[in-house]
Amino acid sequence: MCESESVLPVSQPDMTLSDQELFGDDHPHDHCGVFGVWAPGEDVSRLTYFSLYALQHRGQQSAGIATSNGKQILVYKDQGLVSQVFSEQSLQGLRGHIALGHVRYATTGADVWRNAQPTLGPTPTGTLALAHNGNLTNTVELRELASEIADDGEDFERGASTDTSLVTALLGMADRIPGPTPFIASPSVTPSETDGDEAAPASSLADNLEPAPLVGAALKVLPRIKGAFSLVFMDENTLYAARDPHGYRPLVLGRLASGWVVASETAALDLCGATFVREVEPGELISIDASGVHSRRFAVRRSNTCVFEYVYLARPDTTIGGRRIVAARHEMGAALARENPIEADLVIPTPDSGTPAAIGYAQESGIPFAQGLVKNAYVGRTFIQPTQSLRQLGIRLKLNPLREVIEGKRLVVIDDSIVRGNTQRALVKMLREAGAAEVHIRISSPPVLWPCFFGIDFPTRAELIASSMSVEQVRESIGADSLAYLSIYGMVGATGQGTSLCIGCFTGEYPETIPAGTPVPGTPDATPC
Ligand SMILES: O=P(O)(O)OC[C@H]1O[C@H](OP(=O)(O)OP(=O)(O)O)[C@H](O)[C@@H]1O
Ligand SMILES: NC(=O)CC[C@H](N)C(=O)O
Ligand code: SF4
Ligand SMILES: [Mg+2]
Repeated sequence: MCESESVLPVSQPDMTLSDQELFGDDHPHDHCGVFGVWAPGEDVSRLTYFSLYALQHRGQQSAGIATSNGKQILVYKDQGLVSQVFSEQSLQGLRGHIALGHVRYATTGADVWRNAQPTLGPTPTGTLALAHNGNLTNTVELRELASEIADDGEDFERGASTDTSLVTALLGMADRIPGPTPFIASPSVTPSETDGDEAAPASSLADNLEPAPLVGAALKVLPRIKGAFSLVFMDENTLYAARDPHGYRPLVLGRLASGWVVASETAALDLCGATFVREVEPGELISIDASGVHSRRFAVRRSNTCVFEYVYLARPDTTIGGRRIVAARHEMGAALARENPIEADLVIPTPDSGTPAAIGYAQESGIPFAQGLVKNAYVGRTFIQPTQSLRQLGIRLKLNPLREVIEGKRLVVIDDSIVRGNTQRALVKMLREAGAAEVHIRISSPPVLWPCFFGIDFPTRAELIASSMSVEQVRESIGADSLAYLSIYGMVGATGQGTSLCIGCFTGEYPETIPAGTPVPGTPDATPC
């Protein structure tokens, strides 16, 4: 039985957590877009707060911000949306020149306060705060390592039970990990196009500086971590960012007039007025402090960015791998129209993320595009809701058909994906009740057949509708007149990324070996209390 999800810190009823909480207390205070900013003179907590709004679609279960004023790190986090978690008062309390922020959607570890991020942990020289987007596949091995090097009885996860809390613990204890650093990265720097700007020095090629405090720890720990991680972390004076060698999840570097930001998506850079510098490379560790941006490599770059970022996850106004997401989705819709034409009167999108593909389908097919469904702007993503009943209720709350548009019409309804089939089953029913003459479903990705181990909690295979049913059986189950999916070739082609993508949930072939017994994210095995 899980503890109550509303477990709050006893000593800090205002939801803040400080380094004071880390030591000498056997009850650590029970307590996924990422964002980080290093910008002296800026209101970094407010900048992070607004940027988290731009990333809210990536996780709606909890939100948190950590700041450092150079002496102390403070974390404020709670269950809920960014707008629900933060108030003027809480932001006022978060002062400093470095901040990081997180919006969570749990994949490993339950959706409880103590698992919310940023996490906080001790280091030999101070404190570290960390935010993670992704999901690790070797948590068993990492937990064993942490248990071996922890002091007797030390609760190294500090009450949490996530893959993220393990990384935090290991970074803090890296000096205790036996053996040499597995991969000695060169202390090279990655000059940016904006080097030379005096307001915020970028890395200098004559880099004789002492590395930032956590660089050594990160170079020791990061090569041991398997799976997906786009990390943003900080100590009192330095902001760090790292991306796993496959680059499953996006992570970008941007520049402000007076500093630097890192964010899951370029849309967050737009919001905070930062210019895009470049992506954090797969296998790269970046540190940012008063001396500039320093880059080190902890693993060989592989590059297998998640294709589902292009299909559904990322915002349409984000760019990944040089490809604007909205353009990729238009092209997926156009390819879908070429592969699966049908005679119809109207093309109707399934808001939100089905809309760009519907525009592409309509343009390519010549069938008029119409908004046949009104979306309630205050209801979020239903796929990212934690339970089946919430997802079903969410669809009803979210979408309502416009009878005057659809009555008597043959409709092609476009959506980006079918996972459990909830959305299309509910929609077909609603559209028929509203008088549609025919309902043809076209999906701008192939059938999802396999689980994801890298940060998306698709259900188990048993719950994935396409894994146990043929296309014809799925059509029958959702009640449509016809159903067709985009091919893998069509989907991948639309991203413009060649073959360097993860497409594991469509093919069952993942870019890396999944250790036997790795729990499927989102299942009880992966989300123990
Ligand atoms: O087959 P299902 O289990 O219903 O899942 C698939 C649906 O979930 C997603 O939409 P979601 O409502 O999460 O978000 P969106 O508004 O961004 O499209 C996706 O776009 C599909 O519409
Ligand atoms: N969606 C995510 O990126 C989740 C991050 C991390 N695995 C957690 O569960 O907190
Ligand atoms: S398995 Fe699917 S959702 Fe997971 S990273 Fe690969 S493409 Fe993305
Ligand atoms: Mg949808």
